[in-house]
Amino acid sequence: GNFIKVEDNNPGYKLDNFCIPKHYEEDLKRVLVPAGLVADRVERVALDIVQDFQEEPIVALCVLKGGYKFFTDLLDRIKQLNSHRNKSVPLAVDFIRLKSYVDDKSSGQIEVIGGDSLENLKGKNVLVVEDIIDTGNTMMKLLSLLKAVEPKTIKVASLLVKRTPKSVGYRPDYTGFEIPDIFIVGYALDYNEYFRDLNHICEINEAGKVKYAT
Ligand SMILES: O=P(O)(O)OC[C@H]1O[C@H](OP(=O)(O)OP(=O)(O)O)[C@H](O)[C@@H]1O
Ligand SMILES: Oc1ncnc2c1N=NC2
Ligand SMILES: [Mg+2]
Ligand SMILES: [Mg+2]
Repeated sequence: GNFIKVEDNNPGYKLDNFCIPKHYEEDLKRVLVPAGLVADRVERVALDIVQDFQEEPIVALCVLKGGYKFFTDLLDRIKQLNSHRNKSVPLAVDFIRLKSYVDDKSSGQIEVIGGDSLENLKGKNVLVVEDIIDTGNTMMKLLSLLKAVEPKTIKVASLLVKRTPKSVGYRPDYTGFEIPDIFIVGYALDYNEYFRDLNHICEINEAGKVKYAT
């Protein structure tokens, strides 16, 4: 499908050309995707989704914690389209929390934390909304859990897909950006729970990895 490819040799942007929270200015290398560009790309992903779904109802499933910014921004855009077009897509929401990263590495174990049972997704059109597909292990686990409750359809939207040799090869139905094999933070993506309060998608630096290491 479509996506904006951020090339490996993309220099990104200097931090001092953007508004960066003071408490993080020593911990970041550069801005990779500014919040404004994220917003513009999300607007188009929302259009692609509503055009595909026509008037079919969707249950949007937010993959917490990292997916929450993309989830809220994407659904805001879908709601806007619903209000301004002659066709609308009924929306319901659900949440699941999955955790596997410690520091900048997947632990290999996908922990399912909280969230009401997925049973109520049976027979529904589920749109999984995620922040990033890196190894793909989280999504593979989630898809196996979802298939067990027999939804009508499953589509996956991920803001980011990382080009990495660690990937199992999974590709979502909707992708915002394809990015290099670096650890990024911001826009709800974290490093040990830090940087979720950063608007721009940035590359963490070594000082930041040390400062916030477990
Ligand atoms: O494709 P993968 O290698 O599985 O990595 C992607 C997943 O890892 C991160 O979640 P994390 O475990 O950090 O939990 P969080 O969403 O609460 O930050 C990210 O939000 C994705 O859910
Ligand atoms: O680059 C990343 N930044 C934050 N969180 C995750 C990343 N890749 N998998 C999970
Ligand atoms: Mg996550
Ligand atoms: Mg995380």
